[in-house]
Amino acid sequence: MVDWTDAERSAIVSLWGKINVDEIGPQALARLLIVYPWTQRHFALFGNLSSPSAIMGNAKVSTHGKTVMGGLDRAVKNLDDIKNAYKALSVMHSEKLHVDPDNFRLLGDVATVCVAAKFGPSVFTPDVQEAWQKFLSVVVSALGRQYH
Ligand code: HEM
Repeated sequence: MVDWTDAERSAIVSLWGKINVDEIGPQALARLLIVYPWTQRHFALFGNLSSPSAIMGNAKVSTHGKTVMGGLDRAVKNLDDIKNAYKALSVMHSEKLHVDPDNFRLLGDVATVCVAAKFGPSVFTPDVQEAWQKFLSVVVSALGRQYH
């Protein structure tokens, strides 16, 4: 069970309310595939991933980026039980997709870069970053729980 302060809860909910999943999701997944190219192995069916511009222009990357980022909504809505909220997704990523759980952290990190670049220092203050990264580390841990 994770303890959240009221300030952390409101920082997460407020930042999430500003994030456009359809904008940040595609950016974050494209950045993951560019910066950490070994993650491309899971997306062999997505077509052309041969260069940064191909990745950024790939409609399947974009659509899946929205799906993955949209998946964070479930955690924001279940801050007190993120572990259970992600049980099925954790099983799926482990047993069916075989995604190395360290990649969850990498996706969280690139999403943070995208959010920081989008909102800048007036919105993405150190306090907000602290709450956001705590949130992501709980998400990453919950997604990794069904691995054994
Ligand atoms: C914050 C981390 C992540 C979240 C919240 C997340 C969420 C999701 C969601 C909601 C789906 C769709 C589930 C469904 O169709 O029922 C999905 C599918 C998938 N995810 Fe993740 N994911 C994360 C990280 C990753 C990472 C790091 C990778 C690989 C490097 C990955 C690879 C995949 C693949 C290959 C699929 C299936 C794609 C398809 O066949 O359509 N995910 N993920």
